[in-house]
Amino acid sequence: MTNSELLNVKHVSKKFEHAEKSGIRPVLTDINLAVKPGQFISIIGPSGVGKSTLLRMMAGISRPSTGTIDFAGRQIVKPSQRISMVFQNFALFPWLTVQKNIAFGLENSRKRNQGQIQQKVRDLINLIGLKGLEAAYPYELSGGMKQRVGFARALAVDPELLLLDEPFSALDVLTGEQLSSDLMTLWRQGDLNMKALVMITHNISEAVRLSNVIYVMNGSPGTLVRVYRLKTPVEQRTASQIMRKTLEITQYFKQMNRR
Ligand SMILES: Nc1ncnc2c1ncn2[C@@H]1O[C@H](COP(=O)(O)OP(=O)(O)OP(=O)(O)O)[C@@H](O)[C@H]1O
Repeated sequence: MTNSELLNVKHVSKKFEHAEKSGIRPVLTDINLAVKPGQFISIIGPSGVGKSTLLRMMAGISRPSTGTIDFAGRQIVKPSQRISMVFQNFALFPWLTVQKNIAFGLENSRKRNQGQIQQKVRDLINLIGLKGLEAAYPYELSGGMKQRVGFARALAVDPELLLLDEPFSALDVLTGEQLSSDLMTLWRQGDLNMKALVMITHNISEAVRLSNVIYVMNGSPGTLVRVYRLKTPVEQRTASQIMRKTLEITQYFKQMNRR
């Protein structure tokens, strides 16, 4: 590992105990990848290949069976406020207002008093585009607004690494593109403390539009089978570059599935 790496996944494998068939099932084998500050990494691959399992281990929610995951030079052994996650289905608390959903992760904070928590929530509400919806409950919001709350809640703890589990897939295309481009703008402007992002997605063109590096997973147990490094900076990518690269990766997927 070099000092410049924020997250380092080293020879990670994961096995689950199979309750019904009473046996051990390997889900991931020998995964190696590194995330540097400033990078947006996407992980793509067929359903069931172990993408969410890998992301959960990065979040410290689950532990590798073998291998290690280091964050800022220290092994991840439990969840930490330095790493937070946005979920596909928003994972909001239906009984809490927008304001309280966002404040949730801060309530036990030793670093902030109540006044500072309220200020942080107000800042995020303005930044993420939720003004006027502070007192609304999740059932009153559109999918796009619910996911804005999901992002605001994840960002409230000022994470250094943001993990995204198919964050735009439950939204219509236009809403998803608007939200992802707002997120990229905030990140590029330096409005967030965040140093890097890791996203899993089924949407190849979304991965091409947003990422610096795309890892492709395949197989059972899942392994990393290919890495695409996208040289052109995200903000300079043209629609035709995005289309060409999306087609190239789509072709690779078709060949991979024919084998
Ligand atoms: N806690 C668990 N216990 C047992 N098996 C599990 C557990 N979590 C995941 N699995 C199994 O691991 C495999 C990989 O699941 P995972 O959700 O990581 O795949 P995925 O690539 O994210 O799929 P999708 O794209 O459909 O979300 C699946 O077969 C799943 O059933």
